[in-house]
Amino acid sequence: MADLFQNYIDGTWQAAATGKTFASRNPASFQDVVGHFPASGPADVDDAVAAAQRAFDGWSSTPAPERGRILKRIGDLLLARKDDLADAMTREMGKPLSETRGDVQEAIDTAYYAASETRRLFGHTVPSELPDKFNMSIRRPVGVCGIITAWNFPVAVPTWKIFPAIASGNTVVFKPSEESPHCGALLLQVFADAGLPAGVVNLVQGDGTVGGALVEHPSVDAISFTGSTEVGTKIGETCGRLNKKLSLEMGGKNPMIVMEDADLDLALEGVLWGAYGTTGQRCTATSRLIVHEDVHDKLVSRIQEAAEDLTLGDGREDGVDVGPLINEDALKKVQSYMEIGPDEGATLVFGGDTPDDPTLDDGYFFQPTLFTDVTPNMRLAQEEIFGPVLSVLTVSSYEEAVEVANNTDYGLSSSIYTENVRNAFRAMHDLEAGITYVNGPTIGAEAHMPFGGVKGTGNGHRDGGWEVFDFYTETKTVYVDYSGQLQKAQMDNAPDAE
Ligand SMILES: NC(=O)c1ccc[n+]([C@@H]2O[C@H](COP(=O)([O-])OP(=O)(O)OC[C@H]3O[C@@H](n4cnc5c(N)ncnc54)[C@H](O)[C@@H]3O)[C@@H](O)[C@H]2O)c1
Ligand SMILES: O=C[C@H](O)CS(=O)(=O)O
Repeated sequence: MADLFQNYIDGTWQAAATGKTFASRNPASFQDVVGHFPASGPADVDDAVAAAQRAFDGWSSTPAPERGRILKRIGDLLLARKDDLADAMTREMGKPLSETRGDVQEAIDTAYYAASETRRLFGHTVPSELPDKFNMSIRRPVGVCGIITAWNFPVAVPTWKIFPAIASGNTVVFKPSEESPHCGALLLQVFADAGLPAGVVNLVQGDGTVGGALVEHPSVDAISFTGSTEVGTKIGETCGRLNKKLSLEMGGKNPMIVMEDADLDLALEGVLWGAYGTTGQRCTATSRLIVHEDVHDKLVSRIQEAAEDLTLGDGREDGVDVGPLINEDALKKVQSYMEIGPDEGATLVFGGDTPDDPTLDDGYFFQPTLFTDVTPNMRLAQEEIFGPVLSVLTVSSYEEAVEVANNTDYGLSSSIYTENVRNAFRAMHDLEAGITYVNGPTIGAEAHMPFGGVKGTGNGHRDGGWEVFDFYTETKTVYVDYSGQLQKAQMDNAPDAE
């Protein structure tokens, strides 16, 4: 019998009030059951929110540097458990160990960064217009924060939210994806072992209905969501109705431009990692290759040669480059585009099917795939496939490349490969995205840099970096009037004109 896991509420592990559980399976071998997890319901969300509320006064009044010392301990424990966490992550969601170790490292870096920021939660002092009056601003925590995340970076992405939230003095209810509950449980075990006080971070496992209950809960003051644009849009409507603070990090359809003067060796490496890394299951994955006509055939040929050498398999085995898709639904979605593409007039150059290796039959594997003759308004070029499928579009100028790149509802990551410094600087301004790489693939950001998207990817907030603290704090303006008399601000206090 696979291990039975529980929710973590008010410092204790406990079963769901429903008494029901769901299984998490290894996508590389779906016979392998990782464990059974609580199928929570609204009552569990109520308990978790109440625990977070009880913990809020004590935690928010804990001196920020002390909160930072606990975050430092969390970072140290994540470092100590890095290999075990990475192995568990690969088993639960499939990406190779080299990537899952990177995922944990992002969490470690985020812990240390958030810890350092607890000594920099600056306000401002401002000269008053009136005599004997002191003006300043201070930063206060928001309150109880609901954190809802996707499965593809099941350690890194939750920490991008939880760590700045608790560094700022908030308390948290965390709902991981039902595709990666074990990673969520292992994270909470680290927090508990690092001495995080009870109720500061609470874990409630379950599906979208549990996420929905968290969003709707009247005592949850802010929601930070990472996931699909479809779900994020629904959450946005609810939070708009409830006037609830909300941060959204959603889908992507990320373009990589390769100009005629690009370093093609560099561009080839960028395409292979950007398009087929994490089996194309990253919000920042390269899904559109916009290549100048002068280098199109040469680059496509080199990609085909290199991609066909990529090794598919269980990410815990040495030498595996590409793991499985997360589940059967994801596999069916990717397979559907193998008909959609040709039906629209695109040409399948390589891939397009599950591997013909019988040792992979138990997993949701799919070959790295590439289509050419893709035009900007095809579904292949517009819709997030979230798999190892690259659509190649041909252009004849920088201007056309930017126009094609921006022709999307999303705006997360982007990149341009060029040796022309003028085009490089123009692209930083012209590409409609939250991130632009020059001579690098469309990937994410470093822990201390703002991460997020524009248009249908985000709603104006950022995870990561210094900006994320603007989401997890509220600015309060404070006046101290020591004049001993009524001074009427907002009146015409200007001295009489000379
Ligand atoms: N922009 C980013 O930083 C980023 C990072 C990772 C993944 N993603 C996106 O996430 C998607 C893949 O992840 P996924 O399949 O887990 O996404 P998803 O939207 O299906 O699920 C994300 C989370 O939302 C929960 N959820 C589902 N329905 C809900 C509802 N009605 N109310 C509240 N919560 C609900 C899920 O249980 C899960 O925890 C892709 O679109 C990818 O681009 C974006
Ligand atoms: O999908 C999540 C993000 O894309 C992670 S990263 O920014 O690509 O590392």
